[in-house]
Amino acid sequence: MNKILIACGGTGGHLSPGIAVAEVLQARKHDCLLLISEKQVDSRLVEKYGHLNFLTAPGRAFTGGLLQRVKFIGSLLSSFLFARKLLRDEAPELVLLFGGYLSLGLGLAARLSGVPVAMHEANCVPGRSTRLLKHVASRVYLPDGVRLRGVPPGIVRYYGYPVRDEIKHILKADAARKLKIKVASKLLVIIGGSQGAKSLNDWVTQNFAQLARKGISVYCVTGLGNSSSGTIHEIGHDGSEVTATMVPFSDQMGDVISAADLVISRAGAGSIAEIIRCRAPAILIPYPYAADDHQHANARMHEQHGAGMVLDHDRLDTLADEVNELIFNDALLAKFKLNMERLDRFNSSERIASDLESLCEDYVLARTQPEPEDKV
Ligand SMILES: CC(=O)N[C@H]1[C@@H](OP(=O)(O)OP(=O)(O)OC[C@H]2O[C@@H](n3ccc(=O)[nH]c3=O)[C@H](O)[C@@H]2O)O[C@H](CO)[C@@H](O)[C@@H]1O
Repeated sequence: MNKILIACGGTGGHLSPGIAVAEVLQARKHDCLLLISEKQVDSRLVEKYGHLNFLTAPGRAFTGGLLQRVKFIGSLLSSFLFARKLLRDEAPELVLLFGGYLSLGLGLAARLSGVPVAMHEANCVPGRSTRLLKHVASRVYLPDGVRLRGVPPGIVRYYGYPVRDEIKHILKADAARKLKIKVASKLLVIIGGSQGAKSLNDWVTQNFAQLARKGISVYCVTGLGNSSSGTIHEIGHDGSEVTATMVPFSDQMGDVISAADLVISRAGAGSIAEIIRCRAPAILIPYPYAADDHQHANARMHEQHGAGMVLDHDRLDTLADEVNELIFNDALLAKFKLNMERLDRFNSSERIASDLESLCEDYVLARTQPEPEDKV
């Protein structure tokens, strides 16, 4: 049995793959401790994982003006000291980082303590903490086709994004039943990543009457901070009722995505991986202010694979037309699904877990090996 510390909080896109890998490691009898942030989205997302061990760690994001950045330096120091103590108390065989500010303190402290560091980058443009920590890592997991300058190719693995085991492709009708919704003719699902996307929520309220006339029901996950929740009722062209369901958060994302005839989503790596797993054709609308525009790169990759479409945020005025055209185009939707099936070849969590086990083994072996005697 190995002890593994996993820094994965701060946003759903880091936390979900941390949970996915931890569940596999725990099933293989390893002991995992997952570091999460104080954010509401972290505590809400982990609620259903009572069988895993979570610890809230200090830290703040590197954003904002000069004062915010000075505060970031202070918080980096406290997160480093917190990590030093944690490493002493827990004595792990390995540290696994999923990016974001929680990774920085733990990555640096692990390096100083001689504990091996493995790092997962989810995005097609590597994030700031991956770029800062690349020299301390013994292993770097990158998305297919992504290079990270200055990292020896021998330590890179292309194992994909670990999707939680519960996120599965199920029949649309079964998914709708599990969500307790009635679908008119088609279902359009809107997801805005773990924080929600206000402009997509507003687009739903502004366009639902028009969608309903075509028999398109809507299920929209609005995000925890966004107030819009409840059900909007409209009458379809045949006189039947069509509804738009707005929920602030879902802990059934596999059902939500599987239920869709078409998904509209931001282009977070986590959402894209789950969309692929659930074989849901999607229009991706990258969040235009994401760091280094990484959501555009993620979305373009998805489109290049023939798995969906990309629409720029500043073309939201054309979204209703795009939806009307695509959601009834069975031939194109089938093509997207087929390409997603091709993309979803491996179980990323299992592959990463096996690789981590071998890194732990190497570390234990190196620790127990006697020092070479001085030659006389
Ligand atoms: C705005 C921004 O910079 N977002 C980044 C953030 O993703 P962010 O957390 O916004 O979004 P992702 O799409 O990557 O992942 C969302 C995760 O949260 C889960 N979820 C979401 C809503 C909900 O109600 N319930 C739920 O469980 C989803 O199932 C998924 O596992 O980190 C990702 C990984 O580095 C990046 O690719 C994103 O670009």
